[in-house]
Amino acid sequence: MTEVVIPGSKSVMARALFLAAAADGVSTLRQPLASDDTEAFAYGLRDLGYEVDLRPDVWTVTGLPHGPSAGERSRETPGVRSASASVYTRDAGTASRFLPALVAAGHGTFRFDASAQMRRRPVAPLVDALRQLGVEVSCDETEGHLPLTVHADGVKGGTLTLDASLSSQFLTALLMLGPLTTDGLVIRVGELVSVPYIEITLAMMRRFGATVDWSGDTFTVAPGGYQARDYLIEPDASSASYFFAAAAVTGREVTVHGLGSESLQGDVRFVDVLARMGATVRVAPESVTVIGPENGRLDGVTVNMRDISDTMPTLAAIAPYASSPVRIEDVYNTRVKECDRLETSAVNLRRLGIAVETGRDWIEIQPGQPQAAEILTERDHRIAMSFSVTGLRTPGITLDDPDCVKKTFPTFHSVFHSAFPGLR
Ligand SMILES: O=C(O)C1=C[C@@H](OP(=O)(O)O)[C@@H](O)[C@H](O)C1
Ligand SMILES: C=C(OP(=O)(O)O)C(=O)O
Repeated sequence: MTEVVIPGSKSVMARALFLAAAADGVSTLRQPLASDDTEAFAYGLRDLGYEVDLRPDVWTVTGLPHGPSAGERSRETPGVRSASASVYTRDAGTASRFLPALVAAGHGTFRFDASAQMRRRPVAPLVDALRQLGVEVSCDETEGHLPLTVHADGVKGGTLTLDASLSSQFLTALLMLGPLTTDGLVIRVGELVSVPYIEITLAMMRRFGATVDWSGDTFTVAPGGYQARDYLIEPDASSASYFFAAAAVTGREVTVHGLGSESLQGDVRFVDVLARMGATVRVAPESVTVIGPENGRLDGVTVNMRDISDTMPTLAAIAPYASSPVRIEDVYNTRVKECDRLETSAVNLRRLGIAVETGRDWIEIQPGQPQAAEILTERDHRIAMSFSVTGLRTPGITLDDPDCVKKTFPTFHSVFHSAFPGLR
């Protein structure tokens, strides 16, 4: 049995950094994830005037509370310390969506830019929602995309409607803004996507002292700011999926501690798909174990991955080893992530000699023995990590950009090949 130590959750880190920055007091984030996404977030906070101390085992953030909880606040000392700043959020969807909402509660002019990859990704629903709240936001080149500029002068609050069908991150950003407004927020939504990430947001907001309610299509957030706290970052369930998938296709046994039935992350449920395919899965409150079938034969499956779509590439990459087709459905929004993941997964599976069909929001993969080929990662960390699993049973699979894993898991290659020695 192999015990794998998985780094902290990128999603939990991004929320913790936002909440700590907005809180009244000093917060400590233990077992932090140090990756390109989380460093982009932390350095972005520093650019905005927040004090952020990064050490290997703990990140410390000194909050600059906003709104009424900060008591009487002169305009010279708004939530964010700087009255103007330029922030570069690299490839990070969380920093790119969450930080503009944070600064909206402050006072000043704040410009956000990002990598070409992130500039391609949508932010229009967030921009529209901030404008409904009276926040002056301009998209400096292409409407609905970064770079953008926020001319902030605090947010009174009130009721808004949000299109949350393309990404849950817009809703997370607005929810976390809610306690920083004078009157609180009522957010009306239609169709939701990636709902488990909303549940992470609600849980963490409450842990940092906020009052938030979800009833049907309405989220209600009270004013009152946040309280600093000591926070232990749980391991990243999406990062763990590659190790669980590797166990499933190699007949090995893998255990990850710190993840389990008490985890905040929906992507833990990826192991339920592996169980449906024939793996043995044990989920305890604080650990998950996956044991692959000894003969390496997995059953095909049809699965809706709307809630756990970051693990769609993981499943697609091991699908050829199943004895019947694997069909993944209801994952349209994977087309607007780091790359068009449905198309990129299909292109790479075909490069491996595997028959694949795709539709607007689905992909169907036929069984087959992959051939050696170079994977075109499109600089997408999840494509790189997913097809590394494929390579455990097919020597000669290489990556055109192995370093792109740094977005969420800089040590992936060393951890992965230590966990599965002699399989490459
Ligand atoms: O809120 C978050 O931390 C995330 C939400 C998800 O994005 P979508 O809501 O756009 O699916 C997920 O893909 C991403 O890796 C992290
Ligand atoms: C989509 C992802 O990241 P983000 O949206 O946070 O950039 C991801 O990590 O798969």
